Amino acid sequence: MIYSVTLNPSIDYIVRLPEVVVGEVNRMTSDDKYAGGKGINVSRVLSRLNYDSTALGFIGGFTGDFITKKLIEEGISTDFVAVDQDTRINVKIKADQETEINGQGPEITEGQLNDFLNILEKLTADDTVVFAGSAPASLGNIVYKKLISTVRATGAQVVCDFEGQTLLDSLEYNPLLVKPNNHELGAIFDVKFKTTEEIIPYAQKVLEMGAQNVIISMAGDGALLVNNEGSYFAKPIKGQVKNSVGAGDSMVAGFTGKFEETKNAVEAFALGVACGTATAFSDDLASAEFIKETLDKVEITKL
Ligand SMILES: Nc1ncnc2c1ncn2[C@@H]1O[C@H](COP(=O)(O)OP(=O)(O)OP(=O)(O)O)[C@@H](O)[C@H]1O
Ligand SMILES: O=P(O)(O)OC[C@@]1(O)O[C@H](CO)[C@@H](O)[C@@H]1O
Repeated sequence: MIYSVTLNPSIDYIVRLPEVVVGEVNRMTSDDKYAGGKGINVSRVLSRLNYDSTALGFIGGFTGDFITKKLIEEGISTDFVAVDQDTRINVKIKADQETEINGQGPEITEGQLNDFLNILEKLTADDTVVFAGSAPASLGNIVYKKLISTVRATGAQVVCDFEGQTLLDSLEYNPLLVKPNNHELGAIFDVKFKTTEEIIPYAQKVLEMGAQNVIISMAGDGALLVNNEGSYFAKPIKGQVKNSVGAGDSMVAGFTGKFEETKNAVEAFALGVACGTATAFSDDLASAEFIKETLDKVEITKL
């Protein structure tokens, strides 16, 4: 079974308007509310691909009820730990530029954290756990070390979609996959990449530091997969970008679902690229039909 962990879920409140004039009253032309948070996005895409998953994490208040209800409507199992304060609302402004304002998240008590650890301790070597997104400010990302080591002690695999120090900290637990984007990888090593070729030695360093597979996502420039068998490049697919929120999470979902099914990293990478691209070209996370259509256009070459 695949489990997604979203320590800090969110209602993603998408607001659309032609431009934002700071200091004035701005009127939206349309808005949408989605159950969000990186792990939850992973579970939502897995469900569209017909892969079962259970969404784990902390949830609270009326905002938390909204998220649970939406996930149930989509047929996704949940086993959230209830917290006292409201789950956050993240504002995604789609105007002439995209601007995101993400909340800090609710307070998590020691007892609630222990309840969560008890859930993780019951996993088995047949499970894969996707950790993605930032922890609520009250816990801090340092909590991931304890959570990941608890999961690894059960024999389950972990997929870690983090950036910066949190990503580096995860490597000692040999994650099945890490997926920094090109900017996040550059920031870790304090370099700015000008070409795709320049990225490969840095992805190999991440591999040497413990990851089993490294995907470097590059938005409109495609993606790279680096593992012990070699380096692979997925050519970017052209289309009209509607939404960059969740493209990376969709990619993680595609890889994780297909890898769990086939244990073939290149096939899993191809589905990941299809999912990421299809979401970038959709208003919400991509539909199953659109992912299938996009998969036919994915071209991967061994470098
Ligand atoms: N504009 C685009 N055109 C074509 N493909 C895209 C585009 N944006 C994303 N993709 C596809 O989706 C993958 C993941 O996107 P991206 O690199 O933006 O991830 P990310 O930075 O983790 O995204 P986010 O955090 O916004 O979800 C890319 O590697 C690419 O395959
Ligand atoms: O604040 P975090 O946890 O880093 O990111 C949360 C978030 O921006 O990531 C998802 C898109 O990847 C959104 O659904 C959500 O609002």
